[in-house]
Amino acid sequence: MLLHAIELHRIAIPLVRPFETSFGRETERELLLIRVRTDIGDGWGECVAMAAPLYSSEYVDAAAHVIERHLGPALLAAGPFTAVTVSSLLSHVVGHRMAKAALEAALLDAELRQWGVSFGEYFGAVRDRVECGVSVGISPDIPTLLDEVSGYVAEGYRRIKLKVKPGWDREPVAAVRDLIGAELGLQVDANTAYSRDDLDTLKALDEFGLLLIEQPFVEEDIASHVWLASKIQTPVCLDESITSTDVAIDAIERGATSIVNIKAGRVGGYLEAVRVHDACRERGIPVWCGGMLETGVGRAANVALAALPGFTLPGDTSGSSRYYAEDLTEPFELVDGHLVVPTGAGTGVTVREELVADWACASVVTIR
Ligand SMILES: CSCC[C@@H](NC(=O)CCC(=O)O)C(=O)O
Ligand SMILES: [Mg+2]
Repeated sequence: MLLHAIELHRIAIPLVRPFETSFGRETERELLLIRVRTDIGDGWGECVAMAAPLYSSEYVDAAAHVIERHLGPALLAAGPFTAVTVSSLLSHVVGHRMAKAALEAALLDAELRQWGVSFGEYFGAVRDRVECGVSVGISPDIPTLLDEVSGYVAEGYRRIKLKVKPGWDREPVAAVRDLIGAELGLQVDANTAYSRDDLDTLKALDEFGLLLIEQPFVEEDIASHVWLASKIQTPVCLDESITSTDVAIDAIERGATSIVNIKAGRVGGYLEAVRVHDACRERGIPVWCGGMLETGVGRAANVALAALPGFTLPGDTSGSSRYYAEDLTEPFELVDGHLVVPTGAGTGVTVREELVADWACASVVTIR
């Protein structure tokens, strides 16, 4: 395909309720949406970077800047190319995986729409709907937490994930396990908030039959995750640490992780995410699809990814209403604890351009 232009759309969407993690509290999702204009049609991609560099070093302003100054010009100068060559065309730029992922997703969307092929078909989906979990933020108090969790259980979510941090861990986990019973899946996500000094706290969570503990230590500290995995019963799952297929293989082979949270934006794109899936599957490591509070654009692609065979655990692929009163696309709605995999060409969803304009928080930047 020939790339004619890249449009950077900055939008801000209020969250239906604040979302608090060990690294901060969000009340709105500011995000970068990309539209590519090519000779074979348009495509949309969602950059999952947060407004501030708190989950990872990437953030919205930096993603927009690196696309405008480095990644976009490289693609615009590349002449005819295909979506599978995007990562190599951009490999001279170090890092900025979420920005690269958004560009690749938009170009893949344009290409697959022209071919009449859905993301799910292209990735190798083996199911037509995916089991859904839900991520629950740190609450002001236990009653508020239990009220929120009760709502999700009533909606039919198949797994509850609780954000934890030192001082907010054992008590909320015990209360939620007591509320939901022993059968429903329960896991925690620390977003790197603990250290080896917290071993007793982390070991105490073993009594609650958790599916996993996600990213207890800092991203770079693979050795401490290896150490923890030998000290506790709960399986260790990595998120922030897994930035590529090679890193995933290294972490698995060193015994740092026995379950992997796959996020296309974190690893540089959906094509790399499929490679991470394949590498985990070859090593008998179950994976699940993580979330970054995506709108329907990114959510559609995540649901397609989660339909691959190795995604055997419910992911953070919640319905649109988990975060937003209104979605940028047709809403994703939970049916019997599942989301249906879009079957339309490309992402299979349609961006409501009037909302992109209404929710704009900066003027559109077009790179030619
Ligand atoms: C603002 S926190 C984003 C990263 C976080 N994501 C979630 O907890 C799931 C968010 C979602 O449901 O999209 C994670 O570390 O897994
Ligand atoms: Mg996580």
